[in-house]
This record gives sequence, C-alpha cells and structure tokens, in this order.
Amino acid sequence: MTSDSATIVALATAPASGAVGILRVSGPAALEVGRRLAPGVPASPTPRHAYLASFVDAAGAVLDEGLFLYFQAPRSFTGEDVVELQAHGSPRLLRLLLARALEDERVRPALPGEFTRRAFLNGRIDLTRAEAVADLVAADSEAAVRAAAAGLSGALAERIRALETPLRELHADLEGVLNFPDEAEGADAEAVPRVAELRAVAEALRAEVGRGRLVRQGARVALYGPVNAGKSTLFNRLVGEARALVDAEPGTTRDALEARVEWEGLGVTLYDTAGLREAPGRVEALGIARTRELLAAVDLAVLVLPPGTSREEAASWTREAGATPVFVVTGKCDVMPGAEAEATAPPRVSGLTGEGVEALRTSVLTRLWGGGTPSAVALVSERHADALRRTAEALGRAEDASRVSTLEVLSGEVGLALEALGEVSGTSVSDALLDTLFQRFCIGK
Ligand SMILES: Nc1nc2c(c(=O)[nH]1)N(C=O)[C@@H](CNc1ccc(C(=O)N[C@@H](CCC(=O)O)C(=O)O)cc1)CN2
Ligand SMILES: Nc1nc2c(ncn2[C@@H]2O[C@H](COP(=O)(O)OP(=O)(O)OP(=O)(O)O)[C@@H](O)[C@H]2O)c(=O)[nH]1
Ligand SMILES: [Mg+2]
Repeated sequence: MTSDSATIVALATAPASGAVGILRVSGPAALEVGRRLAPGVPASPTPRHAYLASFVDAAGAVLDEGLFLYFQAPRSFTGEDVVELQAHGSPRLLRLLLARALEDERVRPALPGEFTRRAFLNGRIDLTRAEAVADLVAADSEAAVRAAAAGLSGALAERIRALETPLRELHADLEGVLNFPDEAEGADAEAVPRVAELRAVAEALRAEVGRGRLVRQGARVALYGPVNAGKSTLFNRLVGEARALVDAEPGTTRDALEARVEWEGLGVTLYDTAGLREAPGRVEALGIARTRELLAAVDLAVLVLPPGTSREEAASWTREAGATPVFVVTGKCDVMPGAEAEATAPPRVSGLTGEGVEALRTSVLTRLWGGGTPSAVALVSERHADALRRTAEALGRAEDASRVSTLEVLSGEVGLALEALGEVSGTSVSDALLDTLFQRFCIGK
C-alpha cells in the first residue's frame, strides 16, 4: 500500500482573492518543477528556508514575486519532497502557476485529500490525525476547533493505542500458548478478564460518538409549547437580537425560525417554533406540523409554559416531544413575581426582562453535556464508532468462546477485534476505505 510515484500539485489556499495564495507540489519531481517556476532559487536550496523569488512564465516573464519553500523528504507534511510557492493571493495568477507546474509530464493535479493521504501512507500521521485535519478545516465552533486540534496532536490516536497495544499482547500470548499446547491448560480462563476489560474500554470509547457528533455538528435545540407562551420573545433574548416576530395574538409564529449561537464554545442551532394548540387555522396547522417534525429531530426540546400551568397540563405538553428529551420552563415569570416556587416547579424565565435566561442557558448545556468540557471530547466519528462496535462484538464472541469453544476460536476472535480496531488507527485499512475517507477532503488538503 504505497503511494504512486506521481508528483502532485494543487492550490493549498481557497480559490478566492486574499493576501497570500499557496501552490503546493509534492513528490519526487517537486524541486525541479518548483525551480522551473522560480529559476532564481539555488539548485540545492536549504530545506525549510524561505527564499524570496520571482515566479516566471515559460518565456521568462515575471508573473509575481513570492516566497519559495523547499521541504526535503522525509521531513515534510507528506513525507515526500515538497515545494511551496507562496504567491500573492490572486486566483487568476495561481491558475497560471498551476498550469505551468502541470506542463511537466511527471506532475498531475492532486485528488481531494491526497496530500494528507500521502502523509498517512508515508507514516507521518495515523488515520485519526488525518481525519482530525478534515475536522479542523470543517470546524465551525470553538469547541469543534479545540477538539479537532486535540485529535491532530494525537489525543484519539493515544486512546486507540491504549486499547490496541494490550489487545495485540493478548493476541500474541494466545498464539504463543497455541504453539505450545502443553501449556494451553487454563489459558482461555486466564484470558477472560483481559478480554472483558478490553471490551469495556472499546465500548466506553464508542459511547463518545454522541458527544463527538454534538461538537462536530453543533447541538439542535427547539423552543416549543402552547401558543403565546413567550417562546419567540425568549428566542430573541437567547439569540441576542430581534429575529422572531412577537405579538400578543396567539399563533404569531408560523414557520420555524433558526439561529446559530455558540454557548461555552459549543455550536447550538436554536429553533423557534409555531405554538401548539387545538383547532388552529389552516396555515397555522402547517406550522404546527413542522413543529412536530422538528421536535423529533432535535437533541433537546425546551418546553415553554405560561405561568400557572398545572402539573397535569405540563405532563401532557411534555409528551408532545415524544422520545426527545425535554427541559421545562415557566415563561413570563415577571407577571407572577410573588409566586412562591415549589422545589419541584420548573425554573422560571422571562424573555421580556431576561430573568432566568442565563440559568436556562447553563441548564441546557448541562442537559446536552452532563459534565466536562465540549472541547475536551474525543472526536469519535460514526466510522470510528462502527469499527469500535465490531471490535467489542468480536471480544464478546471471544468471551463466549472461552466457555464453549477452543482456544483457537478465542484467539481468532481476538485477532478479528484487532483487525476492526486497526481500521480506526489505519493499521489495517483497505484502499477502498481510504478512497471514501479522503474523498470528503477538499482539493489541496
Ligand atoms: N505553508 C503551509 N502551512 C501549513 C501546512 C503546509 O503544508 N504549508 N500544513 C499542512 O497541512 C499545516 C502544517 N502541517 C505540517 C506538518 C508537518 C510538517 C513537516 O515538515 N513535518 C516534518 C518535520 C517536522 C519538524 O521538523 O518539526 C516531519 O514530520 O518530519 C509541515 C507542516 C498547516 N500549515
Ligand atoms: N410580561 C411578559 N410578557 C411576555 C413575555 N414574553 C412574551 N410576552 C408577551 O406575550 C405575547 C406573546 O409573546 P410571543 O413571544 O410572541 O409568544 P409565542 O410563544 O412565540 O407565541 P406564538 O408564536 O403565537 O406561539 C407578546 O405580547 C409578548 O410581548 C414575558 O417574558 N413577560
Ligand atoms: Mg412565536
């Protein structure tokens, strides 16, 4: 599984006007190609030294003056020879430079994610770190940036290793015993606690996929409840601007509104919805249908009730959210200032005065997160979770085998667990899997 010997080229910066635009070349011909564009650079440039150079066209006419950087294999991002031309950020200029680089028959355009793929194939980074590069590029909240940065510096890789190493040792021990059948007596019973422990570790890591998803994609939180409860007023207060129409007439909100906020670094998409009621008008009914759809899709539903709602009514409103977790608040609390709150009564908020709104924000975050900080989460993706599930399943079968089957079967299952786990770090991974993985990257990454 080695990378092909083509030299690849792509723009490393977005195809838009900017201060600086970077053309990146990687592969055996990188230095020669780079020097064709920047002939003033010495034939053996000092690696990692920034040369100020003229970039020229085929006729030798100067197209730009920029920086030339040479990274000598294997000390580069890809592990190959890499040259960067750091030009002024003109998309048209960069296309000219790209076209010139492609004139060399050893050079072809890089596929999406191919630089990172080569970094992986050349052993510079493992697969979790390659994926963290994509997570970082896609991050759209502070928590997502911090979690991806942790992944890039090997946080997930470390946790996978902490599972993979003992699993490999166990497998080696079992295979060793199998080769000396005299000593095989009792070996399966001895393996059981080790298998069980490793299985628990795999399950625990897999369980972090939910938090990983929340950090990556942001949480979805909907305000819902009876008409006129003060949802839109509260929504505006939480968003910090007058986004939603507010009126004394019940049934004001029809279409669901959404706004993206960031709370404690976590991206949150907040929805304001059409208030629920019996016998709405025709258009309002469409809005209510949309509210129900949304309630099924969000991570948390905040039920806003008018003051004085009975316990029974509150319970029946709660059921409207179905399987989605509900956080209940009493809205418009300013109109019943003296109401002595029972310990079990829902927290009180007022969108109008802002009372209780900070506390609501904190409670919502706690409900979404439990304890801990979003940025500290291991970004376990659906792909990782799937591989971890198969790891845990194989270990489960290994436990069964220890009771009812031979040591060969037990060891075989441990081997399968290792193979599934290897898909996370990349120690056992097919080209097809790499294809799907890196296709999601942008060109030039
Ligand atoms: N201009 C530019 N900026 C960039 C990148 C790049 O390729 N070019 N990167 C690309 O995504 C990221 C930086 N990542 C990099 C990772 C490793 C090496 C590197 O040369 N590694 C060598 C040497 C390490 C050392 O001496 O400390 C190695 O791993 O052997 C370079 C960039 C972000 N910024
Ligand atoms: N006193 C007081 N009035 C409020 C508060 N929140 C909203 N109101 C008033 O209650 C009425 C309804 O407010 P909205 O925010 O539109 O209520 P809603 O729940 O979005 O209503 P629908 O969209 O019709 O379901 C308006 O007249 C608001 O000014 C509050 O916290 N205190
Ligand atoms: Mg409303």
